[in-house]
Amino acid sequence: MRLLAAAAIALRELDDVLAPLGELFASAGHELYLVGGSVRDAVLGRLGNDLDFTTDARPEQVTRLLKGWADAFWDVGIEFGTVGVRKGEHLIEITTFRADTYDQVSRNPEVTFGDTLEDDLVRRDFTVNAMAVRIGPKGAEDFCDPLDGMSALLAGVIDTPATPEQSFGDDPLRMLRAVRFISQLGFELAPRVWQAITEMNDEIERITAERVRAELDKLICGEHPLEAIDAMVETGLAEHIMPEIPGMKLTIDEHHQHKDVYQHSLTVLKQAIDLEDGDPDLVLRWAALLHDIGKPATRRHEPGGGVSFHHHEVVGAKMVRKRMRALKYPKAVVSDVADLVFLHLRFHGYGDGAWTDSAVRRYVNDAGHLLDRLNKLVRADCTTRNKRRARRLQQNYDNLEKRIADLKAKEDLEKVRPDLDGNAIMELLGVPPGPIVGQAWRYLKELRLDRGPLSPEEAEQALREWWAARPENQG
Ligand SMILES: Nc1ccn([C@@H]2O[C@H](COP(=O)(O)OP(=O)(O)OP(=O)(O)O)[C@@H](O)[C@H]2O)c(=O)n1
Repeated sequence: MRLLAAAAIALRELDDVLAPLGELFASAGHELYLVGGSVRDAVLGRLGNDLDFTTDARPEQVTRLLKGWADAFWDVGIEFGTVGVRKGEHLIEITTFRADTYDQVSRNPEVTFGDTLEDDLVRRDFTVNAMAVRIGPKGAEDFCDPLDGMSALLAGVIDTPATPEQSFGDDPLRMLRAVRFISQLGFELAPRVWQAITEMNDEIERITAERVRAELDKLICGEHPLEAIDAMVETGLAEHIMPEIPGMKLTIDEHHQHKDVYQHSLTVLKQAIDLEDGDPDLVLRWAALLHDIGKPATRRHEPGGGVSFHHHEVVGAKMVRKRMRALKYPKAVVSDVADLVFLHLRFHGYGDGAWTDSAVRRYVNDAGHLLDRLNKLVRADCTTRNKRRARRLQQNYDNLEKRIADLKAKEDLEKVRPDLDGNAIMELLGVPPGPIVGQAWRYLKELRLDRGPLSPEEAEQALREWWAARPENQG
């Protein structure tokens, strides 16, 4: 039981917070248990600052016990039996034993409290999430595992306490949670869990977009998202959440490097993850997975036997917006992912390394704050197995990044603005505010992108020529 020993050590380190908490509850004659994901993560050596507890004390009693002890206190979950506090760096949630289903909880705030720890554990989603550690005045005191979650944890298997049908019937979101744990923990689904998802996957449609999205975020940002996405697709769950992903299976990859666009996209996701600098990058990961979702809808068979996907980046960006909005993603995330999908072919537009200053400026300008991610996405998008071609493409990416760095050293590439502002334009042309000023501004910005920074005299000269050449100003 090396894992259990690891958990014991992890929990010893928390004695400062566990022991006083255990003392508070014990002296009032109540039981207190660390429970759920906190125990699972302690055993796996990945426990963070969030600690979940369960107790026989009713929420009002918990509130009374914690009021003088905690640094901060919130009771937004109190109608569901949960009291939240902060103590030092720890965010602590204490929930009274529950005996109702999770689906009831999400639909109906009428709570049914349980009498024993076991009442509470059997209603949980998976056995690995249904272990508890009794907390007393000495801190962690006893390991409680009536559903043998430890065996499942050692075997790396996601299984349910009762039958999967019962667990998923209680809360269909758990089907997606199961797949999310593949990504976070690298575990496998027990065959009966897999089977139940294939049979019940349409029930996920009962779940609100917000809850689905929260799980998807954890899934895509986990350590094993490819395996999780594949499980989501193979069990049929993806069909009800993001049908565009299995939709990519229908379309052959035109480079014939992969079986289909779906396999190519998984490889791009993997390569994008390898290029991340630190924390998982949600936007980059979604963009990598979804960059080609416009392909099935734009596929055309060409006369010579080839296939084309004209404008798949435009169609794909639109599809991303629609799907991510439906999943209630924040506006900024939707537009960043959609913009990356829209821009992912920009690199190829310039051919083999023929990057003029103007092309570099336009690329940087169009990418805006997404530049770093766009560079990663275009690199990741190279999945050819032809070594010579891959090397040539890598050189092109290196070349582009060097060209950007060189030009940045010479001029401000970050926020390209026209060399004259709106006021200067109005003064020079003698026009009032109106659409003409906007047109002139855009003309000067194009010029700035083409030619780089201009002196005030050059900019004024260019603006005068533009003005004189307008049909209404001639003759
Ligand atoms: N639909 C759900 C949601 C949660 N739980 C239980 O509630 C605990 C806490 O839920 P949550 O915080 O959502 O998940 P964690 O497992 O803690 O994982 P994470 O903190 O990574 O989200 C879970 O461990 C599980 O025991 C459940 O049984 N059914």
